[in-house]
Amino acid sequence: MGGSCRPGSADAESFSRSFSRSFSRLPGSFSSDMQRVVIVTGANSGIGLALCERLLMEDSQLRLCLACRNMQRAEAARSALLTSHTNAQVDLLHLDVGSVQSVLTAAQEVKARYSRIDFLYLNAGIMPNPQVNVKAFFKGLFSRNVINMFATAEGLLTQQDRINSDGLQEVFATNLFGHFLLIRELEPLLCQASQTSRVIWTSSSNAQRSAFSIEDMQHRNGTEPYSSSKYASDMLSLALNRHKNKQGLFSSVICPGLVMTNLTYGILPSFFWTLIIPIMFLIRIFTNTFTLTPYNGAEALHWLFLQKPESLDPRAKYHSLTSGLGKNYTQPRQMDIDDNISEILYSKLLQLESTVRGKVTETTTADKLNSRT
Ligand SMILES: NC(=O)C1=CN([C@@H]2O[C@H](COP(=O)(O)OP(=O)(O)OC[C@H]3O[C@@H](n4cnc5c(N)ncnc54)[C@H](OP(=O)(O)O)[C@@H]3O)[C@@H](O)[C@H]2O)C=CC1
Ligand SMILES: CC(C)CCC[C@@H](C)[C@H]1CC[C@H]2C3=C(CC[C@]12C)[C@@]1(C)CCC(=O)[C@@H](C)[C@@H]1CC3
Repeated sequence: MGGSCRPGSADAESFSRSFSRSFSRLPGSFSSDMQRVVIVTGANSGIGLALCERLLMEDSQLRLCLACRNMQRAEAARSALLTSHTNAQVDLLHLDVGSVQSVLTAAQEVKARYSRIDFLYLNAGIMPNPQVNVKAFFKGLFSRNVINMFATAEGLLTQQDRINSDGLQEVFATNLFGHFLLIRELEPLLCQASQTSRVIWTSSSNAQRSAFSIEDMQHRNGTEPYSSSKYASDMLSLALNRHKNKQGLFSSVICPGLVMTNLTYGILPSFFWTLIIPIMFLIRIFTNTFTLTPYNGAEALHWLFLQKPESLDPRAKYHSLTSGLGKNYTQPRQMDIDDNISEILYSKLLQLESTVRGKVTETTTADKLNSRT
């Protein structure tokens, strides 16, 4: 476990000041006359939307792009952001990360609109049809593992996944592969010699090694696709750093803690949450992982925005934490990752990418032929 990085502490403040000074001296990197471009996937609600709000509070000159699958919700999020940041530049991008064609089209649009990407927040995620193992919950409640159970939900949650229209497992496609394909498509912008770019994954402490199998990276045969996809994103981040740091691309992962959002409200009926909300604030006294609000959950995402990429640990997951008194801070914790498996995952993802690209080309050619006849 690494040291904590509390905002407002002498450490964090002086680091942040010296960072702004030294970073602006890096050749070709951000300087005050350049507008930073930040793209956030799944920006229309929850942690993604709270992050956008926090980023605009930090830098009102940003060019912020909300990449969302539902344009009505995206428009509503944009209006909400503009209410508090009247002059902000907030763009919308249609992106369904769970669809190969949508990712390819959106990436073309990004390349047409922007000449640089400073931050790409890979935040969109799903946990479909979650089931809570009530027996395991009560067993855990009276065990020594109780704090860990509340922090990670280890052994508590299963989901029912399905195959999407691209023939991929939906959770894998949305939480991992769509984002991987997006990075690959945007490499010309993300890997520029003249500047550094950052990709930041919203992972989870529910990412467990035991839920992932390299022989079944899509998790076709298991019941924990969410945990598997998040563990895969941790491994992919490490592999991306190995392969792309020299080209100026840096990847990090965070865990927002337990946050009350559409995703968590989907786990149990809403009356249940209403009943236990006071208990959850009580639990916060014993575990700092109950961040509860999207604003608190976005702490590590916001903290990473302020850090120099070279100072970050590629093997760390950055956790948003909230103390019993409601103080937010970010803490790096070492991830349990095997370098070989992360390398194999990276090459398997490259293989899958070329397969899906082949399918897209076939379909486009067939469509063209059909339209001629
Ligand atoms: N809440 C929590 O306790 C935790 C959350 N996380 C992670 O945080 C991230 C954000 O989730 P959270 O804010 O909690 O939940 P929300 O459901 O509020 O946010 C998820 C966002 O992802 C979007 N999204 C889902 N599928 C797609 C898709 N195919 N294409 C584009 N966008 C999509 C949603 O859009 P739409 O509105 O259209 O559904 C929504 O904007 C997720 O990756 C989640 O796994 C990690 C740990 C804990
Ligand atoms: C009496 C009931 C059966 C009580 C059930 C409590 C659970 C619903 C929660 C206990 C720990 C929670 C948790 C998450 C969801 C809700 C719980 C399982 C997450 C899995 C949500 C998404 C994440 O990515 C994790 C970091 C969360 C970990 C804790």
